Amino acid sequence: MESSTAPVLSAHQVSKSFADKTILNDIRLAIKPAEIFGLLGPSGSGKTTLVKLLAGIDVPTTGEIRLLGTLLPNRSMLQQIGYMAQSDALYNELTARENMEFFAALYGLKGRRGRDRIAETAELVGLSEHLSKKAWQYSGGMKRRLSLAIALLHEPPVLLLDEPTVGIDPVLRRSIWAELKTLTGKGTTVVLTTHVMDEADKCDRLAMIRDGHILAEGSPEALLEQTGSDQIEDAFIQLGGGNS
Ligand SMILES: Nc1ncnc2c1ncn2[C@@H]1O[C@H](COP(=O)(O)OP(=O)(O)OP(=O)(O)O)[C@@H](O)[C@H]1O
Repeated sequence: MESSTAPVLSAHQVSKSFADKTILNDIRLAIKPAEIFGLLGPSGSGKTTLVKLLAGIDVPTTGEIRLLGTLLPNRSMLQQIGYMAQSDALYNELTARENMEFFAALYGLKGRRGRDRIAETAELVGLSEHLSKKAWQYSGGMKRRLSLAIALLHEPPVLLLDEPTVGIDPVLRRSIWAELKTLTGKGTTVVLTTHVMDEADKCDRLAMIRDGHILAEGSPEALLEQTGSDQIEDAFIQLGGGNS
């Protein structure tokens, strides 16, 4: 029988290069069921590239990514993933509701269930009153919220969120974090990227990334203890994440 602690998502000796430039090097990760796992690093450190590999949207140059034991990329695993890209993949000429309906149909959510999920996720991100607006009329923060709602539509067991709270006000940010905690409480696994240190604190575990390398990995508490720091930001700098 498979161990209950088998990783949901794993990276084994993963590297990624574009042309002759190495962007990620020897990435090893084992994301556990129902945890919030944060990829923390400065701009350009490789977080987006790594999330795309973990979502099976791009292919590693070397190494393996496995989702629930299955080698990625694999089309049949798409249903298992809710992916929120950093740049919002929305249809500007459609209303927010039409955007949601489009993705609901793509995920096979039909009829009553589709309508219910659209209502629930729109409520969660505070957009219920704005679903008739066209996406181009949305602010940057509203687009982020709409993209998050779309990623949650089909209740995937694994959520991959690239900077989910950028441009979102503090009150809504808090409610989104509360929802992520609720989802992990129900068994969803969440991987998110952030460069905001106070968000890193809220993750169950973190990988600190700099220049395509994982500098350190562990719970926020363990990383603080390891470095004798009070704050994640200090721990990050001590572990080699500061400006060189
Ligand atoms: N398709 C590509 N071709 C060439 N270089 C790329 C490509 N995609 C990303 N890169 C480079 O890889 C590096 C890491 O980019 P990535 O977007 O993964 O970083 P990031 O940590 O997500 O940064 P940010 O927080 O600013 O989005 C950057 O130097 C970027 O220019």
